Formats: sequence, structure tokens, C-alpha cells
Amino acid sequence: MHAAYMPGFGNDFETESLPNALPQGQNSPQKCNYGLYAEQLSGSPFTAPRGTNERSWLYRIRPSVRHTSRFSSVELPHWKTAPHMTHGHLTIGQLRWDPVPMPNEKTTFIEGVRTMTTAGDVHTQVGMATHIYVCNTPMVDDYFFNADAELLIVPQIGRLRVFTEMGKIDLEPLEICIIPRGMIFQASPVGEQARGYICENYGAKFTLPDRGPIGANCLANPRDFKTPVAAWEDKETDCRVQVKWCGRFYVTEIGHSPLDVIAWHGNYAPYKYDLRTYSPVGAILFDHPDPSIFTVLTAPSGEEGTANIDFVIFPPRWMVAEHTFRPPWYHRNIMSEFMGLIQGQYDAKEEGFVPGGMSLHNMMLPHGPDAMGFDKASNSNLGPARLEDTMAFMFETRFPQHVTQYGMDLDTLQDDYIDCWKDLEKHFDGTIEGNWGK
Ligand SMILES: O=C(O)Cc1cc(O)ccc1O
Ligand SMILES: [Fe+2]
Repeated sequence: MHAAYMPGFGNDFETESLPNALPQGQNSPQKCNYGLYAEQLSGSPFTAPRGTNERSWLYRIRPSVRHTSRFSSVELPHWKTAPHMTHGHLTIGQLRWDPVPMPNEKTTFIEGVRTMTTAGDVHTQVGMATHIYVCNTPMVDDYFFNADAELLIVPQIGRLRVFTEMGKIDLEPLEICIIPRGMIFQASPVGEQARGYICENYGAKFTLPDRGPIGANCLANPRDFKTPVAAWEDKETDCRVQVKWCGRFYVTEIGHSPLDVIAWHGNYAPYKYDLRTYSPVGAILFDHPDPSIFTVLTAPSGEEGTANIDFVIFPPRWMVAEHTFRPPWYHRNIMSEFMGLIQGQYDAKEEGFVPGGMSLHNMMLPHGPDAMGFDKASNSNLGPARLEDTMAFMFETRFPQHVTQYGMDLDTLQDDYIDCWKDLEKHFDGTIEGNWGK
């Protein structure tokens, strides 16, 4: 059955999968209908200002205290958490990788998380980690929640079904989803295998960026965000709930499914978003704006205008700027840029950055178009041009990103990435003024 959704960003939603399962006019009745338990899940401190106050009320078969038992430690060796620095390895330099290979052995979504970079410090709830996931096996009696972070999942190959406490999300490449901190879920490939990217946000939640003078429309519009309706299972089998807590992993065994929420209301909930609904705004006469113009979601750091993370996309669009070098300019940035490619080609790189691949341009390290891209863009006809079938994205953070040992040891790390700039020759001739702007 297809998952069903409610539109809107950060709305106060309500949903019930059985008639009258949701109490009306109060949160905590003396006895809930159908013998349900009432429970609050808080995503902000109780006392957060209204604009950032997030909580939901869940009406469930068993309270969450029955969905954990005693914890024991488990290892997920490829999933790392900041602060995590590898010593003895070169972690500075512009880096680029071809895609991570699919596993041959059975691998679930959680087992398939491989950390590429970490930034900040999970203990103080700042920073983030970037991961790749690869999986080929459903999570059947296994469930997971992440106390450290919300998860932004960006599929690149294959569909996923994400079954959360608050409903089911079907996800395919060119869509993304957010799983809030603390929410129990399972994620399973729908076909044979799936691969994608994850941004693990230790800090304040992702929200929509302000649009400033752009006004009330375009970029990511709130109605295109979809939150699932209530869905549950009443299953009494041996189940395991795995937990990520301050960078460590634990498992607890229970005799039933924890996905047992019959009805809920509130504004702390998972959601998905189709990147094809993003309405890009750009330069319509000349020059190339900063990529912040393509921000889908931003996670604030507490310092105004300085994101803990910006999630930015580079979607299909028209390029029309006159007398302009149209691809990204050469630049150095105080923010650290991790990029991935969901499909097609990226306009700063003629070759070498392939779908499923990644690049890392860390704090203050120079980057920009490769030599071929520079030549092409410097000499091309500047009629309107449509960038087709492309979808690159960036996880950009104010914190330096530390590459994991896994990332440095990957066979797909490109030794020759920096050579993409080596043919950028000196063109300077002090006797020829040139023709800029003509
Ligand atoms: O580095 C990149 O390719 C991302 C990027 C794109 C752009 O258009 C301007 C700046 C920037 O960092
Ligand atoms: Fe950049």
C-alpha cells in the first residue's frame, strides 16, 4: 500500500488510523480510547519560544518504556561520531571519491552506514557527520533510534521504505526525508539494493531558510513537505531496538514491535520533500549568485547567518546570464563543503564527479571549475541554456570536516583530483586589455 501524507512544513498536524483514537480537547485523558497509552515526545525544551517549540502527543499500544529493556553495547564500526580525528593521515586537501561499492554480504540500512566526515562535537550538540549508506536487506525485527541527531536521508540509487513511529514514508532518488532525533524507525530497500547519502545533524533542527527580499514564494515551498499519516503494526515477535547515544551503540531486546502508534498530534514529526518541486531563483541578467540562493533547509548554529548546516541543491535550471562566467567561480570559503551528485553532471566539473560520488572542499581550501570547464564556459555562446537532468547537493557546515579512516582508505578516493586544475594556464598579458563585459 502507498504511504499517505499531510502537506506543510512544521504544521501542528493530527492523524488517527482508528476512529476517535485521538483525544479531542485534551492530551492526557484519564483513560484513552481503545486502551491506548498517551505519551509526549519533546523535540525542544519545554520552555523553547513558541516559534521553535516542538512536541508531539502519541497514542500507542504500549508506552515507550516497554520498548526498551536493559541495554547492552554493540559495535557499528563504520559509523563514527564527532569529535573523531584520525591521526597519521592526510585529512587536508581537496578530496573527491567515486561511488562506494555495493556490499556483497547482507547489509541492512543501519549496518550499511559508512561515515565519510565528522564535524563539531556531539556532546555539545553542534556539528554534523556525513555518511554514505548502502543496503540490500530489509530491517524486519530490527528498529533504531538516534538520540544524537536528526537524520537527513538523500537516496541516490533505489527506493527506501522508512517506517517510523509516526507513519510510513516511501522515498526514491530526487526525494529526501528527515527523521527527527529520537524517533524509532526502520528503513528497508524496496528493490534489491539502495545507496545514498546521510547528513547527521547534531545541532538545532533543519528549518526553512528566510527568503528575505525574494518574498513569500519560490525556493522550497512549505506545502511540498509531506508528513506521514499514522501507521502501526501489532506484532509480537523477538525484536531488537538499537540506539545511537553519544556516539556509542546499544541494543535492547523486546517481545513486540515498537511501531505501535495508532494516532498522534503535534509538530515534531518526520517528513519528506521532492527536490523536483524546488523553485530555483537565480541571476536573470548577469553574474553568478552565492549558492546559498539554492538552500533547501538550514540548521542554525545560534549565530545569525552562520549555519550549523545548510542543505543546498543544484537542480535543473535555465542559465541566462549575459557576459558572465556561468559556472561556480573559483573560491575559498570559511564554511566546509561536502558535495554529492544524485544524477547527471555538475556544471563545475566536466569529468570525474559522477553520480554517487562525493567531494570535500574543506575550510579555506581553494576550488572551482576544472580546466576543461573553465575553457568551455569562457568560450561558450551565452544564449539561454537549460541545465538538464542534473541534481548535485551540498552539506555545508561552519565546522571543519574531519575525514574518517574509512574515507581515506576507500579505493575510490581519487589520487589525481587536484590535477583537474593543473591545466589552468597563465593567460595574463599586461599589454592586452581584453574585452570583459563585451
Ligand atoms: O564549490 C561548489 O561547487 C559549490 C558552489 C557552487 C556555486 O555556484 C558557488 C559556490 C560554491 O561553493
Ligand atoms: Fe564551493
